[in-house]
Amino acid sequence: MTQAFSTTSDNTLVEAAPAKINLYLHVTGRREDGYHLLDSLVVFAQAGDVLRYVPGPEPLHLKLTGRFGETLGESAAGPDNLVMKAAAALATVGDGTGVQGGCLVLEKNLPVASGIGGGSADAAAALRLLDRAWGINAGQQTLLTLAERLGADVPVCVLGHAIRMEGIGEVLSPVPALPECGMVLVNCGQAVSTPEVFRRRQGAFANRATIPAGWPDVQALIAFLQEQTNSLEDPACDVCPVVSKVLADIAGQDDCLLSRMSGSGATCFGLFPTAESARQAAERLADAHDAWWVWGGGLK
Ligand SMILES: C[C@](O)(CO)[C@H](O)COP(=O)(O)OP(=O)(O)OC[C@H]1O[C@@H](n2ccc(N)nc2=O)[C@H](O)[C@@H]1O
Ligand SMILES: Nc1ncnc2c1ncn2[C@@H]1O[C@H](COP(=O)(O)OP(=O)(O)OP(=O)(O)O)[C@@H](O)[C@H]1O
Repeated sequence: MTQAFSTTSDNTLVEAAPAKINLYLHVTGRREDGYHLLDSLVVFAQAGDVLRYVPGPEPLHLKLTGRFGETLGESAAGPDNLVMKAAAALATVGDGTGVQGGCLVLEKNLPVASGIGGGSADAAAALRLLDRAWGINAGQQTLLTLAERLGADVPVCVLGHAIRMEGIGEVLSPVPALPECGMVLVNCGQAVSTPEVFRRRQGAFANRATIPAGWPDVQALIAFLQEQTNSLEDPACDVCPVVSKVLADIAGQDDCLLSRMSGSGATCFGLFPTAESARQAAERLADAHDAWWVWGGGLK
């Protein structure tokens, strides 16, 4: 696994929880239990939450900081937080001898319920961090099995690199290396419920994409993506009509190559030729829209 994992001078363990972006998302079918079958090219941005851990004798507890720590609410630092659920799941692996208490601090930089997998990224970061800190060394397959039980997006976040996601999120396969490009992320501030967006989806199911052997440059990637879609964009626009404006505003930026919604929304992304051109577009969008969360930079 290639995640950032470091220790600060005061022994705090640190793990990045990068935002997940669905470059395309095809809903290809529906299982009998109501879950939807997907085909998606998933990438990770340099934007993300940060999880820190200071081991200690007190029972394991969670504190929330960052711009969206309050949005999630103080009560959300309890056992229902996906970080605490991940910790509880991991503590059941092995003989439990290394499991410790202490304080987890989640710096919540990503908007909540926004289609970029913030909670899933946090859960995955907790699995990776505590697996190391507690000396469990569960191995990738066990972490992926735990991840599946925590949420459809958690397995992909455990791996944390560009990948194709199928099934309901548990079938992961490699993709060609992505060309260099930049990304803008924009969220209008309205939380969007994933189950509600899936419920509102109508019409025929989409096809499984044909992924080529490679994307030699960003133009090739864009040409491929223009043939694909996000099947959840229309239902998300029904729930949150401002998504259409966000998409148009991103598309209207100089150098924007493609704008699309991620996941079940409402966050939308733009692809740009470079991280620098994406940062410049993000600055312009942020200047024009005080209330929006805007980020620009590179992919992981
Ligand atoms: C839309 C995506 O963001 C694409 O990456 C994910 O599939 C959603 O992943 P997630 O938020 O981790 O989803 P979960 O927390 O597992 O599921 C929330 C709800 O979304 C719906 N859901 C989710 C995933 C899926 N493949 N089919 C679904 O129908 C179900 O109603 C489920 O009860
Ligand atoms: N650590 C967490 N961060 C964010 N949300 C969390 C967390 N733990 C639990 N939740 C709950 O999970 C719900 C979904 O949040 P999340 O930010 O992961 O959604 P999302 O970005 O739409 O995810 P996805 O793209 O996987 O659908 C929230 O409404 C929140 O109540």
